[in-house]
Amino acid sequence: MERVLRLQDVKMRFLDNQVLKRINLDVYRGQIIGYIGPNGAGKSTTLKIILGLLEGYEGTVEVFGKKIEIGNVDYKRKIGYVPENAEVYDMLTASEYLTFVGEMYGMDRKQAENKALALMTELGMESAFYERISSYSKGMRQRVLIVASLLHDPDLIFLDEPLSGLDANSVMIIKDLLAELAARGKTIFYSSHIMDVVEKISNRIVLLVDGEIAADGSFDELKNSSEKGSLEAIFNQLTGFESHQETAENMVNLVMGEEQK
Ligand SMILES: Nc1ncnc2c1ncn2[C@@H]1O[C@H](COP(=O)(O)OP(=O)(O)OP(=O)(O)O)[C@@H](O)[C@H]1O
Repeated sequence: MERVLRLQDVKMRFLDNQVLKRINLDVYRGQIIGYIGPNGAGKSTTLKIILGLLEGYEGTVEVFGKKIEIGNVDYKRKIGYVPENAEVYDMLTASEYLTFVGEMYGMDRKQAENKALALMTELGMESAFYERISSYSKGMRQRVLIVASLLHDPDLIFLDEPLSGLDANSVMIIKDLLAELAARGKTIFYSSHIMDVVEKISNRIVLLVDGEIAADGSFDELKNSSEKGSLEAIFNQLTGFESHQETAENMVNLVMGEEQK
């Protein structure tokens, strides 16, 4: 199996906050990694390090067999990224924005525009293509980001909460799209809090808790080792959180001005 990504002893600290403690991870071609963990566990930080957007970490990161520390940025041409919070250029139309992104990846202008229009049309966005992104709904913006990440035919795709704001029909398309991309040899690194989707689409799940990998395996492997039925329940167990009902009840009591238990 071809290894496309390797993290060795990766650590990251912001002042006195040790966010990543020691991450070791090998990712192989065609895998769909569901990268999950509680809020603040360090998922986005890991992604940003691999993407070369964060400096000051320890350890080594290898993408497509080459260390990224040695200033080699060529690997970025083969990477796609859907960020969690994107600065989309609001004043541009989708056509202008996507053509610009395509050109940044070295595509020809006309080719980028045609491909962007074809992809947007598949997502039902043909009529909005020449309208400004500032007029878009959240789900429409999200579709632009997904198209932007795929335009240059990347081999390794990072998605941070990609289904955010998408309606049920679009969610189904994106789920099938990721499976199809992986079946054709692309590697997907998928970070999300929507456990039932992660459970369905990932063939490998990596759980990050307090900056360390707490579990790594297929859903079936995780299920066998924890005896819980769903990824949501496994997540709650492995992150040491089983008091959701009590917390919810306490909150309702607080809202309604009643005594705590
Ligand atoms: N630029 C930064 N400066 C200082 N601290 C940061 C910075 N970026 C992230 N952190 C801290 O690092 C920790 C991990 O953040 P990160 O965004 O990686 O978590 P996450 O797992 O992606 O969380 P979420 O599920 O909420 O998106 C948090 O405590 C956060 O406050």
